Amino acid sequence: MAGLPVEPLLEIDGKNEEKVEDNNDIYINDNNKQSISKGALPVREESDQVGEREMALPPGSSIHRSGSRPQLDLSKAAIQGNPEERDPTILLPNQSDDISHLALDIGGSLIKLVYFSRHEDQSTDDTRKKTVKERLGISNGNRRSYPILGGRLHFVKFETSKINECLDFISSKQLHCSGIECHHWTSDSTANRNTVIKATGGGAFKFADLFKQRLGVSLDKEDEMDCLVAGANFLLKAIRHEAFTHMEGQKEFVQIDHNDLFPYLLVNIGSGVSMIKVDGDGKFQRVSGTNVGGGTYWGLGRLLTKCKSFDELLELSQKGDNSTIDMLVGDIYGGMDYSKIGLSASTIASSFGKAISDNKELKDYRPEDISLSLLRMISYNIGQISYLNALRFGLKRIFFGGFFIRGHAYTMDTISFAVQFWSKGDAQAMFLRHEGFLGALGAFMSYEKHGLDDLRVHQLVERFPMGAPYTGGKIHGPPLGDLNEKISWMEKFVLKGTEITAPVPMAPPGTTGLGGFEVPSSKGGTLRSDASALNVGVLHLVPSLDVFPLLADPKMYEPNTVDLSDHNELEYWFMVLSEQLPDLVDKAVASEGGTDDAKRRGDAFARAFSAHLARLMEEPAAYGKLGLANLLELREECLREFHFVDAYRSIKQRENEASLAVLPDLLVELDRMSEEARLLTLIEGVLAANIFDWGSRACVDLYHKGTIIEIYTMSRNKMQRPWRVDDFDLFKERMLGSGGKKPPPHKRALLFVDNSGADIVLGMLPLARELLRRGTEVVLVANSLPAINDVTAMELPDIVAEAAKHCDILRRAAEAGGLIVDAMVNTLDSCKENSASVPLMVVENGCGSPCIDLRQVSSELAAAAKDADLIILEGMGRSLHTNFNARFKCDALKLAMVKNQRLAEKLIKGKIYDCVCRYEAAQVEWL
Ligand SMILES: Nc1ncnc2c1ncn2[C@@H]1O[C@H](COP(=O)(O)OP(=O)(O)O)[C@@H](O)[C@H]1O
Ligand SMILES: CC(C)(COP(=O)(O)O)[C@@H](O)C(=O)NCCC(=O)O
Ligand SMILES: [Mn+2]
Repeated sequence: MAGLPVEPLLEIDGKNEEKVEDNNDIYINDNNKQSISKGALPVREESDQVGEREMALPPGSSIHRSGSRPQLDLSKAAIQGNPEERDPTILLPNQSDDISHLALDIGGSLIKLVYFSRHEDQSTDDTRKKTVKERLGISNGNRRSYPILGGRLHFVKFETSKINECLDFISSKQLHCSGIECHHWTSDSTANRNTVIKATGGGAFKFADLFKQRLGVSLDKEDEMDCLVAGANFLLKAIRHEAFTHMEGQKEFVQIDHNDLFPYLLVNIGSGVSMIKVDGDGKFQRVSGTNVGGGTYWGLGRLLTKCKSFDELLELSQKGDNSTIDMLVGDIYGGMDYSKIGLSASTIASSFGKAISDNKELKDYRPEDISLSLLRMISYNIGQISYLNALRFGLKRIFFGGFFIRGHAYTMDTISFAVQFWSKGDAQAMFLRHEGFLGALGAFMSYEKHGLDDLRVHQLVERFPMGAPYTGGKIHGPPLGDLNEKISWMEKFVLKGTEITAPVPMAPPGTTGLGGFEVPSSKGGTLRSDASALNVGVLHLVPSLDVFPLLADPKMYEPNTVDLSDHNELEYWFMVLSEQLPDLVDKAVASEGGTDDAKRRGDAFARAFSAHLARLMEEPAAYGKLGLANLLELREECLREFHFVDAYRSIKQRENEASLAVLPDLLVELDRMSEEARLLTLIEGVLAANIFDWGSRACVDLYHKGTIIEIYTMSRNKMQRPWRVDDFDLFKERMLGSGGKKPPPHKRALLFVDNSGADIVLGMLPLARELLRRGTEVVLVANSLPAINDVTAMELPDIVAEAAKHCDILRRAAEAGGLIVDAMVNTLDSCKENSASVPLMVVENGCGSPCIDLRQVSSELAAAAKDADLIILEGMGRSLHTNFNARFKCDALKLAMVKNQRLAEKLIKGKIYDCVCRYEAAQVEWL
């Protein structure tokens, strides 16, 4: 099998282990807890260890973009009947019985599974949230009644010939158990007698009895074409970066306008090929098809080359030269082009045509050449028939799905070339990341109750968990249930580390001549394994996410300022993040008490994150369009996957305390100033305090040179105007007016706060206080989950309460905003007092990253935005890496210190520690 990493057998401690990976979890058939090998990364002891350990996410963080892997709601699970009996029935009283878990597409070659796992609901109705809801008038009225309150969609596939493995998988994950009764690890299929699973594809008929027999479930058959179309429409409308073009080795994501999606031609290349003209949801017609499809390539290829797997065959093609077997135009025309009709000498005149004139046997041809010739013949033919059908119906867009494509660059290039060549550029071939899952998704959507079809792009977050960069394999239960097993797998797997870097084949650029198409050159000659080439993550459904309502043009909004499809940029940020990794692991391990368990997790985290980075270096578009914000978020998600709840917890605490100690003096100093001087000092203060950023290597180096207060003072003293971007005068004019005219204060300001310590305490809180003093309501918008040393919404009320001890303005506003309820000893009195103050509130932003994608924010923030007329974005992550170019419907102030030399040069043609104060007034006049 020529070194293929398709179904690797991992040999560890002299034992073979087979594993499988779906796009979330990894399963392993080894239950022995083995001794743990020493990790690649040294883990140092840290002095400021945190005593207590907390494995769960903080209570109250209701936006879970990641976390542990809930499947069924097992809370209050109890054994029903006789506990002595083997495989007793387990009652799951909290598992909603109307959640559909699984849908199948059982095709001629592959079985595709889409299954849903529900989030555990950890939201606690804390007082902050209640008050904020009351203040902002948020009711649950706009929440939907369908049962998806959050959960994840997973995508898995099996070879149809190995249906028993698929049944084992379903059984081990209990995906066939809907309803309140669930049989655990049981072969007793009678328990699921009434369960019905949606299924499409021929196998829904062929294997119905087997499913009944093995799992006790009935298959509810859905029409295959209906499902393909429903799946494609859902993906094209709901998933960002789903469709892309692939020409001459270049992949480009296409933004599909939902209102301009139809009509299109859907070409599903499975075993056979279906061509469907799609005019709307449920409106379609199968206009053509061809029996020369994926099954033909694999079937003929197997006979002709003796390959044992599809991937082996595909990999062979990468080393092939089809001119040894195909008859080219040049062969007929004595090496010349037939330029009159636009055919170059290298154009294939007749696939396999050379075999007729040669006195050769099959054994005389190289399997590599045969495979390539077959691949080109079939891909090109499908591309050509698709074009003809598009032409027949005047369709400009052709979407190709089905697992024949398998994310394979050369296949896509060939199809694109055919469409482009024959349509003279008029029609466009596009591919789908979830290529083979259209039918299964469509079957899933046909369940009536889940309401998936109503979900919008902003309510779906795609995540690529630990297993994503790795190779896939066989299935044998039980699943890797806990973190410990995941870590063990990571430790063992990395011993065979080279397999993770198997490069993805790329077609060389510029290979197309006059209808010609040269031999593909592959980067490395191995094919990325089937499972990791899926390029699909787990879809997290978060119905509570919203588009930030103050974006001027949500359709044009692009959060990332740095696009990592530029390879130099990617290389630079890859290097930065790799270099920071050992230090981050130290912090993370220390934050969990520095125990042996924490060290193991730290090590596994480092390996997992490095693997992601390596994967993305090879194929930057593997996880969809890649920007710097995605990379920074991936790091945080990866930490959470290994249960590092808050790596910078103790640092944040220390810096908060130190800053709160000097706050009273700062407030006194500010209060002595004139209004104008104070405003400038406040903005300077925000910029200066933004230096406390544990995500920047340069800053972390600085922290060794002095105390927090010394660094803060130094930073403030260095504030020299004009800043590199300096709109302060404009902002001042809006705040204080000019020529005797006093503008009205803003009604409500949203302050997107950044770091803990000096940044929030000595920078943003004093600025908030000034706005409150002027009669502007202030909403502090902070992260839902920790990221580096960013302050979270959970932490803010305590910080504000501490600050309020030294300041009446903050105290009254915080009381009015319900932030310091404990202080309201005499409710009646404080109510009277409160009426005099505008409120200071805190809302979570829905993120767990140093950056913010305003297309996906918490509903709480979206509600707070309704009455806001000023936005202040603070910090590099929120206002430079993301949102630097964002336009808003209201006034916006972007404040940051640039703590990275390269970014300073690129973005503001400046240097490290330069500052940005960018003010953009709303389009609408305030007068
Ligand atoms: N691991 C694989 N095993 C078999 N065929 C594969 C594999 N990966 C990709 N293929 C290709 O995908 C085709 C099946 O595509 P798919 O969309 O699943 O169709 P079907 O529903 O007919 O099984 C196969 O005929 C083959 O060309
Ligand atoms: C991660 C960050 C965006 C956080 O910056 P912040 O938003 O806190 O100002 C920033 O630290 C960063 O871009 N660091 C890059 C790495 C470096 O320069 O070392
Ligand atoms: Mn930050």
